[in-house]
Order: sequence, then C-alpha cells, then structure tokens
Amino acid sequence: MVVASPNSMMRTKKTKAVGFPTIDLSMQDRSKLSKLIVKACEKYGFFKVVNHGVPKEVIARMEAEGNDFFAKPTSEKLHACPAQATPFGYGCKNIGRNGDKGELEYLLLPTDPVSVSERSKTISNDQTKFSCAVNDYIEAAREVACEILNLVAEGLWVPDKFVFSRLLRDVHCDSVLRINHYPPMKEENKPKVIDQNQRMNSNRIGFGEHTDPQILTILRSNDVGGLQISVPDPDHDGTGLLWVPVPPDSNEFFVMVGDALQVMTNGRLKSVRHRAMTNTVKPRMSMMYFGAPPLNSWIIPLPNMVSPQNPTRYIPFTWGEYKQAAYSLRLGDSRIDFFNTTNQTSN
Ligand SMILES: C=C1C[C@]23C[C@@]1(O)CC[C@H]2[C@@]12CC[C@H](O)[C@@](C)(C(=O)O1)[C@H]2[C@@H]3C(=O)O
Ligand SMILES: O=C(O)CCC(=O)C(=O)O
Ligand SMILES: [Fe+2]
Repeated sequence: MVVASPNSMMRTKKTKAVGFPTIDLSMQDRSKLSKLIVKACEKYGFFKVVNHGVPKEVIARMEAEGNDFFAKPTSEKLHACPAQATPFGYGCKNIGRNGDKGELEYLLLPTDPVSVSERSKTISNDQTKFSCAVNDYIEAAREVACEILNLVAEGLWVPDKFVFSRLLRDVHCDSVLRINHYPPMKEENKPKVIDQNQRMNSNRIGFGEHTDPQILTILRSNDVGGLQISVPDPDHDGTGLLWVPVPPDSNEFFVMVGDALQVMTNGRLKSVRHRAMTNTVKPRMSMMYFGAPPLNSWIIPLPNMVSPQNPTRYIPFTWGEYKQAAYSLRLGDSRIDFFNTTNQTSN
C-alpha cells in the first residue's frame, strides 16, 4: 500500500510537500504491489519499505558491531585500512580515489562469507561474532533486494522474473556492504554553505551527491536524519532540483535504484541522486547493501524495454567496465552519461 502518512510528508523551506512512497511488502495483491514499486522507481528511484520481514535481532546485531567498531580509538581502526588495490576496509573522510572528501568514517566490505571472515581479523576482536552479524545482515538485505527486484520484473512484464535477482544471487556477484558513521559536527567547525537551491545551509555535507552505480541499494540507518533525495522542482517546469530530507526510520529500509537498473530498464527506472548531511547533535550510522552483478555480466537494456519507438539508450558494457569508469571519476559525476548512445562520437 502506498501511504502518504504524515511522517512521510516532507516540507521544504519553500513550503513544498514531497511524499515519498512507502510500500508494504506484505501486501497480498502481488500485481498491485509490483505496479506500486515500478511507479515509485519511475518517479523517484526511491521508496521506503515496511513489513520487510527482516528480524529486528539481525539489524540490532549488525548495528552493535558497527557501534563497537567506530567507538574504537583511531589507531585501532586504522588497522582495518585497505590494502592497496582494494577499496575494502576502514576509511576516514576520503571517498574513492579521486580526491572526494566527506565528514564521515566508514567500513566497506565484500559480501561473500569467506572474504568477510578474512576482513574481520583486522576489524573485530571477536571475528566469529562480527562475521556472523555481517553475514546474517547481508543475507537478509539480499533477500529484500531480490524480492523487490522480482516484483520490479513482474511490474515491467519482463518474461523472466528472476532476471535481476539472479545477478545478486550469483556466487561471483560484486555486491558490497558499506557502514557509514557521521560524527556530529561542532557548530564552530561548520562553514556555512549555499546549497543548489541557493539557500544558506548550516548543515555540512557528510557524503556528497551521487547516484549509486549498482543495481539496487538497501539502506538502513539509526534514528538520526541526514539522507536527502534530489527531486525535480515543480515550480521550474521540472528543470530545477530540490533536496528533500528523508525522515529517518530505524525499523525500516529505504530502497534506491542504481545506475545498472536504470540501464537494464532502458532509462524507464531512474537511478536516484542523493547525499547525506551531518548534524550538530547525534552521530548518524547508516548501512547500505549495494546489490551488484558479477564483473563479467553485460549491462544491457532488456529486450522488452526496447522498441522502434523507444530505441536503446545505452551502449553495451560489462559491470566490470562500468565499475572501472566509476572509480576513474569523481563521486558526483554523471557516469551513466558516458554510456549514453547519444553521447558517442563516431570517428
Ligand atoms: C568517488 C567514488 C567513490 C565510489 C567510487 C567513486 O569513484 C564513484 C562512486 C562511489 C560509490 C558510491 C556508492 C557506494 O558508496 C560506493 C561504494 C560505490 O560503489 O560507488 C562508492 C565508491 C567508494 O566509496 O569506493
Ligand atoms: O549514509 C547515507 O545515508 C548515504 C550514504 C550513501 O549514499 C552511500 O554510501 O552511497
Ligand atoms: Fe549512495
């Protein structure tokens, strides 16, 4: 059921209300459910899911491990810094390899149990407890992602309803788990910034604006806000953009369409531009499962998304090629545009 409940109505400073969809995954009418999900993915590339079936205990154990890790002295956390050539492990303020900075620290983890166990040696004093919490959380988040992707396929009338979820279940999938920790910023350390809506914004950007490159992101945070979604501003014929804050909900998940799903649906579903802000009072901790295919998978518009009236919008590429492009670009770059058929130069 799509519920425009009072707490999902966000009022911007320009007194505009934006209600992001809330979708009840336990809804019995599957055909209606799949249509609602597709509608949300087309309009915003973003929605909240309730009644997702993930046990509270699985989320609580993951959160406890995150809190324990980030509470450690910096000298200990640095033991979990990535070895060269891998992005995995602990990071602080540096995002990616091209000079992007954020007001956060984070853990980036692979999602296969063997690699999680290997990584956990430098992260936790109780490797088994850490690995179990992470593996159980990843499995639960993957199930939510796969169920949503099956519903997306059904809602789009794709003949093979497992076409997306199969990629996330592949043993060679390239999915990742990220745990972000945003310490509160002291007032005196916060420079005033002018945001893209030309308003003075006293909050500081924790994680700069971007779209997620993968297929689907399942985000969960503690009860501290910060996530913002970019939506077209209805006042400017859809040409301007507004940042809309998302009220946090520690019991539920937020779902974001990634670039790869936008491409596979030939642009029908939209990958969502988002960012995270810091605040002055409480630390925010968010956990993202980024569902990605194996590196050698082709990311190509599905046949039923292409027609003479709606020709393919993207050149064929593998997930490995897309990831390589993403890592050679800045966080906020529109990397998907490099693969748009209209942007190709012939020589
Ligand atoms: C600046 C970068 C960080 C990032 C890789 C990139 O070059 C561009 C995409 C970024 C992003 C955003 C979503 C996820 O947080 C992430 C892990 C991903 O897959 O793509 C990050 C990358 C990162 O932090 O390593
Ligand atoms: O921390 C958040 O709420 C969002 C972080 C994010 O978008 C990311 O890590 O890709
Ligand atoms: Fe993101």
